[in-house]
Amino acid sequence: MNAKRAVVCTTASTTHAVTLPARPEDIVFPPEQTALIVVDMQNAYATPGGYLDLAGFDVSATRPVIDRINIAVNAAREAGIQIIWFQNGWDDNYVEAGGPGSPNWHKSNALKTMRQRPELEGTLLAKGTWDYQLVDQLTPQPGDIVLPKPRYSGFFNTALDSMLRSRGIRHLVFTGIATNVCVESTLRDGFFLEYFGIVLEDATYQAGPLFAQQAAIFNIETFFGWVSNVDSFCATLKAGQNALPQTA
Ligand SMILES: C/C(=C/NC(N)=O)C(=O)O
Repeated sequence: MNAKRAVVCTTASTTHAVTLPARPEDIVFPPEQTALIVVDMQNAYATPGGYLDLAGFDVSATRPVIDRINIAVNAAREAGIQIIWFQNGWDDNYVEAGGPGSPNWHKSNALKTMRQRPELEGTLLAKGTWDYQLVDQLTPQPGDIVLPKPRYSGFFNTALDSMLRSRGIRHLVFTGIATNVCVESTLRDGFFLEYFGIVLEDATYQAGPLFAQQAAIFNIETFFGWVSNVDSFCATLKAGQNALPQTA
């Protein structure tokens, strides 16, 4: 079998690209052309009593994911990588969710749950609510970007693409929930826009059964991007920093 070569895409101005062990092959990225995206780590998706829990999805195993996201965020920040936090949801009248003319109105399990349980109306994924807030354990810092988004893909009806282009970012490292919905949707859209998408699989969690996670990871690894993990990401960034010329 041929040895696998790392995938390399950098521009002439690149100063210190690093090589991340990944599947299906290692991938090279320069930290200054990279963003770490934390997808929708809101109470809705990661806390008992939030939307996914109320809609019948199991969120009992999300705590280790939160902890690993924190580790990845800290390492990325130290390496000068742009951190971007997505927040999924709509205004408190759900105008941005679309009415019956929108497939989102029919498919969103948050909207469906509220239609089935009118006492929840206004509480799920509405801006200003506990459900919409990021979990207490994850706190954006000055310099981070917090990006509200109204649909599963972070590229849809947001300024994400122009924010990335204006910063010369070509590589997107994904963490967050749900692997098979907003993570995969955004990574796929990024693929079509020529971004290199990498998922840190142990810093993600699915909405639905384990096979949903496995299928999303299979799709990403096979068709749309690369798959790695938090330990490899942190070790790679640390090695990259140690390799930098020391200033006096
Ligand atoms: C199911 C779901 C997933 N969202 C996400 N953040 O992946 C939803 O928003 O209804």
